[in-house]
Amino acid sequence: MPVIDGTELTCQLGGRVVFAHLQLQIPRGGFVGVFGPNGAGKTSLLRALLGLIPLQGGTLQILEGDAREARTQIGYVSQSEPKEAEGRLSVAAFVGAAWRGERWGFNWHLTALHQAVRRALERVNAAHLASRPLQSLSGGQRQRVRIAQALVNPARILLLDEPLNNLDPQSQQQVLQLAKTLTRQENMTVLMTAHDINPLLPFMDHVLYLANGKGRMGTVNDLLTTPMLSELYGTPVTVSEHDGMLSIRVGNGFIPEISHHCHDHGAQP
Ligand SMILES: Nc1ncnc2c1ncn2[C@@H]1O[C@H](COP(=O)(O)OP(=O)(O)OP(=O)(O)O)[C@@H](O)[C@H]1O
Repeated sequence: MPVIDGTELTCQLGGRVVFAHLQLQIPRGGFVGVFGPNGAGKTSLLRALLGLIPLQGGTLQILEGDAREARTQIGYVSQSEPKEAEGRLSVAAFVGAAWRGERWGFNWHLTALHQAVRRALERVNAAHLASRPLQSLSGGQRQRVRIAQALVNPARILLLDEPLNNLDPQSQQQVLQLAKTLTRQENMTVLMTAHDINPLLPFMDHVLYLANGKGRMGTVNDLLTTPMLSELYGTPVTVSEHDGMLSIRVGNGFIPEISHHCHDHGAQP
């Protein structure tokens, strides 16, 4: 059974169809890269899975049940950076601020909170950062701490919206390796949006590609092909590979957000 099972999902925002008739069968423990040009609906899809924006059509089951009930088991790291005031918090306080533990008594509550924070930070290899102010961290450390915050409550699905933005290749690899470890060691399901496909190639199990109000899911080899993407975009698209790097050209131009980073990603895990 898919852990996210969407049929004919349709999303409209501001009177415009963002995507329609989307079939989404995401297997448990999979690492899914979510791609598409600017405005294709990647963020909207994650927010719709979380129930933050409504779907106008289709049926959605999450964790084999009602999506509304399952949402407490989804961790989410949004695209937006923490607010300035949050930057002054210690890493432990920032992670703990999202905790939804039971409040059965002050001492019990504090112990459970500390345990939840420590465990979440250990899972992202950031326990040693607990007392540091958030604003003192590097971009890569901050992304790992934001993932810890998304994991401080029991989560079986993790949605990461462009977590690689503004990270150097080494920090990108650390975030990708962390996501992969969560899928392999904890059977967590991870959806990660990104603009550059190349860094994800060694890590992801499936590709979900959104374009032109439609979406297709498959393996890298099945989906990232000239015929498949041409059909999805509704216009000629060329997928080519050079030195292990994929580039995608739509019509007469490269998709800048995919092609212009390619030279940055020589490092392999
Ligand atoms: N709250 C909103 N009201 C109206 N339109 C919206 C709203 N949020 C997003 N949109 C529109 O929905 C479309 C999809 O936006 P979305 O942010 O999901 O795309 P994206 O693929 O994540 O883009 P990017 O790669 O630029 O982050 C865009 O045309 C956007 O302008």
